[in-house]
Amino acid sequence: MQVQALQTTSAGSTASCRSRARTVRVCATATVSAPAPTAQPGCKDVCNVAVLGASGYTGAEVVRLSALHPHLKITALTGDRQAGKAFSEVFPHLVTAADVPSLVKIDDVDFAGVDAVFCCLPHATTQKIIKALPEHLKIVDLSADFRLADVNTYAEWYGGEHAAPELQKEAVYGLTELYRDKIRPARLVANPGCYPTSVQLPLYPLLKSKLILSDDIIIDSKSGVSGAGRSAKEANLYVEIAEGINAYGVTKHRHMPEIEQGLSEAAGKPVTISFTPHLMPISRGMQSTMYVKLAEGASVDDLRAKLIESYANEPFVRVLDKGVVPHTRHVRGSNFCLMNVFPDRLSGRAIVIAVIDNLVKGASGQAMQNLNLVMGYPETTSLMQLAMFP
Ligand SMILES: NC(=O)C1=CN([C@@H]2O[C@H](COP(=O)(O)OP(=O)(O)OC[C@H]3O[C@@H](n4cnc5c(N)ncnc54)[C@H](OP(=O)(O)O)[C@@H]3O)[C@@H](O)[C@H]2O)C=CC1
Ligand SMILES: CC(=O)N[C@@H](CCC(=O)OP(=O)(O)O)C(=O)O
Repeated sequence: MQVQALQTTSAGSTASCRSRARTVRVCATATVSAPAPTAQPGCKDVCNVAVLGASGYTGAEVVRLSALHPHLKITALTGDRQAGKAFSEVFPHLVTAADVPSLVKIDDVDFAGVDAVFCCLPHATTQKIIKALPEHLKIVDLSADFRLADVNTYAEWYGGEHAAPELQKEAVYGLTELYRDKIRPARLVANPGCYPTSVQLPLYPLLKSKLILSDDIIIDSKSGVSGAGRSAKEANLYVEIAEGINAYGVTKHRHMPEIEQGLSEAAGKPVTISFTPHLMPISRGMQSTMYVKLAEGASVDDLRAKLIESYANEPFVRVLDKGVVPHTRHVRGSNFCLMNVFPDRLSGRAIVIAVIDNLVKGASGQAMQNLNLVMGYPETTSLMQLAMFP
């Protein structure tokens, strides 16, 4: 997998093909203009898309977002246990999505007429399936299978040899704001994990600019239960989850090496983090609270100023006003990441807080952002919905 740091740049693409995306309707009463809403020359007016794993949570979000997309036409949806069913039988909330095909098995998809694939399958299964897909396809993979550049690190954390190491090297890490220029020409994009998105967006620029120390980073993250997927698991039953909060994966969560890979690149040297995820009794939403040590001479205001400067032209990242605390409810259903920096009572330290919706910026929204880039559509297409509240 290729990773290479880029300065954050404007999200806009340059020239226009027959883009039907001009402004994006966000609700009955409001319209938000997407930045530079023009497409790349030569881009396809219609992109035929297959969603593999459409009967899961991230697959459903891809279908929901695709319904607003002026260029995407869903030509195939797959399920495993749910194959053979109408999509609206599995996800009745999407019954109003137009022209959605029924769920079929992956083996029954004719990929000849498909241009691009969203792969929303479990990790480990994914690599074998992507390996067998035809070469003409553009693929955005939401699983963890192609995120780690080092095959040995993959084997260590995911417990086994990779079935497609050559693709692991080819894949481009899809944290859009950081790797935009690498993602554009990619055939296979490895969409980041939800925790790594919420952590790297704020910490990458701070480490790159050497405003914080790289050897003293403590990350406390919390996720909604949809992060665990839709398949039935005892640990995710209502009674197990409701009215409580629990840490899990303590000292060994598989997102640690993914976070460290990105932060090490930013710091220019190996970074080891302390990271503990927690499960919250909410369906969607993610907060990462990060305790960092200021570099000599740096202040909390310097950190805020760096984040504001880094994301000034980014449509989906907002540094909140001084003192305003990010809240998961304020990104619910949206592709936004909200962040802020606060002084710690311990001298020389700062507290960085970031929130995302794990299913949108943490998964399907970012996947759509990446597909837009790969296909040459304006990056914000179908993604400017504001958060739902309450
Ligand atoms: N949920 C989240 O917040 C995030 C998830 N991800 C990653 O995205 C991917 C999808 O996650 P999510 O949607 O939550 O998972 P779900 O468990 O909700 O959905 C998994 C999908 O894969 C299908 N599937 C499972 N096993 C097979 C198989 N052997 N062959 C073919 N299809 C199969 C399922 O079909 P069926 O149900 O019909 O059996 C279902 O459509 C995972 O890799 C996950 O780690 C990444 C970031 C965030
Ligand atoms: C709440 C919960 O279980 N979250 C998942 C992470 C979300 C996810 O699916 O991340 P990947 O894409 O890396 O698999 C977990 O901790 O494994």
